[in-house]
Amino acid sequence: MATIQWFPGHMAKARREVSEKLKLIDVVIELVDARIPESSRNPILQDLIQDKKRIIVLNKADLADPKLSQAWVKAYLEQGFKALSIDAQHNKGLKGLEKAIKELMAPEFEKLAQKGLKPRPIRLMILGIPNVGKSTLINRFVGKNQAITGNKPGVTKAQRWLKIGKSFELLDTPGILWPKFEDEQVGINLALTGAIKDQLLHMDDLALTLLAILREHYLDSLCNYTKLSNDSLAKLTNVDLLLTLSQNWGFKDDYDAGSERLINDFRKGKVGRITLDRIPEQTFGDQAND
Ligand SMILES: Nc1nc2c(ncn2[C@@H]2O[C@H](COP(=O)(O)OP(=O)(O)OP(=O)(O)O)[C@@H](O)[C@H]2O)c(=O)[nH]1
Repeated sequence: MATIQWFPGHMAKARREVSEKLKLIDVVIELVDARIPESSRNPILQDLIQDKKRIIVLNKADLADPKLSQAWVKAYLEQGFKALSIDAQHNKGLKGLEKAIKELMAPEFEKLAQKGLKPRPIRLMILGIPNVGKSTLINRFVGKNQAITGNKPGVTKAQRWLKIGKSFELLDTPGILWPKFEDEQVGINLALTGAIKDQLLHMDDLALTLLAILREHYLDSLCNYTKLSNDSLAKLTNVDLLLTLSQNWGFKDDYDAGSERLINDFRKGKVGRITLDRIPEQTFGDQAND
C-alpha cells in the first residue's frame, strides 16, 4: 500500500505529472476498485483529461459482489462511458479490455483507413488512486512483452513504453491521483479497502461500520464467516459481535486486534465478495437489488 501523504504540494505535482503524460496518450484507463467504484474515483480526473478517450475499469472484481459490479458497469455505460470489470491479479478480463479499447479508437482508425493509412499502436496510460492495482495491471497486461524507450518532443523525462502485442503501447509508469477526502463515508470505504492509511481512522470504528454494512446487505456472508446463525446474530449488537469474534480468535478483550483481523479478512475476500458502494437508487433505479 502506498504510504504517500497527500499534501497540497503533492497534489499539484501529481496533477502536473499526469497532465504532461496525457499529451502522449490516446486512451486513459481509469482504474478503480470494484468494491468501491465511486469512492475510488478522483473527482479532478474529468477536469484533467477533458475530452480524452477513457475507459473505466473496475479492478479486483474477484473481491467484489458480481451483481453490483455488473450494475456499476451498466450505470457507467448509461452515463456514456465505456466500462468493464476485470481481475488483474488473476489475469481475467484483459482480452475484453483490449477489445473495448480498440472499439474506442475505431472512429480514428476509420479516418486513417479512408486516407489509406494503417492503424498505429494505441498509446495507453493507467490512471488511478493508490492501491487500485495499477502496477499489477501493467505487469499482467505486458506479460513477457518488451519495453521500448523513446524521448517524445515536449516531454523532459524519457517515457518508457511497454509493447502489448502489435496494437498497444502502454506507458510504463501509471498516473497516480489522490483519493477523495471530502466525504466521511468515502473515507471509510477507502480505509476499509486499504486505499488510505489505517491510522487516519480508528480500526474499531471501521470494523463496526463493516459489520453494520454486512448485516444490512450481506447477512448470508456474515453468517458463513462468523459461523453464527441468523438468530444468534440477531441477538448480538455489533459491539457484542466484535467482542465475541475477538474472543473466538483468542484475542480475549483486545477489541483492536479483533478489528484488525476482521478488516484484513475482508480485504483478502475471506468475508465474501462484498461491494461497499451501492448504486444510488434515485439515479439508477434498483438494478442492484433484483
Ligand atoms: N484480489 C485482487 N487483488 C489485486 C488485484 N489487482 C491488484 N491486487 C492487489 O492489490 C494490491 C495493490 O496492487 P498494486 O498493483 O500495487 O496497486 P497500485 O495501484 O499500483 O498501488 P500504488 O503503488 O499504491 O499506487 C496488491 O496487493 C495486489 O496484489 C485484483 O484484481 N484482485
